[in-house]
Amino acid sequence: MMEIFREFTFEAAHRLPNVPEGHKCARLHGHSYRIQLHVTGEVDPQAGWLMDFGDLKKAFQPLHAQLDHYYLNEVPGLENPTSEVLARWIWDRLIDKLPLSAVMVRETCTSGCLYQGKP
Ligand SMILES: Nc1nc2c(c(=O)[nH]1)N=C([C@H](O)[C@H](O)COP(=O)(O)OP(=O)(O)OP(=O)(O)O)CN2
Ligand SMILES: [Zn+2]
Repeated sequence: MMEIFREFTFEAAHRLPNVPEGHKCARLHGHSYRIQLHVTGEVDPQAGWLMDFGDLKKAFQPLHAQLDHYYLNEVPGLENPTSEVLARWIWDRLIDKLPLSAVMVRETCTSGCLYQGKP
């Protein structure tokens, strides 16, 4: 079994509507988001790869188009755009297209989440 990944970036604004009063993340702010898509499977002996990294890029492109330079709170399903909600949003839209094993979302250099699907 092999696991490969591809990383994507996008810029977006958001605010978190459900944080406690006075929390800084209730204010409008933005992030340079970094997303990793992880997929697992067997390496094709002829091709020498599990799948083409380019196919990961093609699969993510429609989501990138909905996220990049948008106000995430206005994107259907991202009304409360935490990292966790965003990771699940991405997973739900790609799980039928890719052999996903994890979606990583990083909001900052030091904070993010890893979603591995329902147990
Ligand atoms: N579990 C989560 N906690 C927080 C989320 C989240 O999505 N899931 N999001 C935020 C905010 O979006 C915030 O912008 C990022 O948080 P934080 O890492 O605290 O950002 P800073 O870089 O400003 O960290 P400092 O250590 O305060 O400098 C908050 N929490
Ligand atoms: Zn934030």
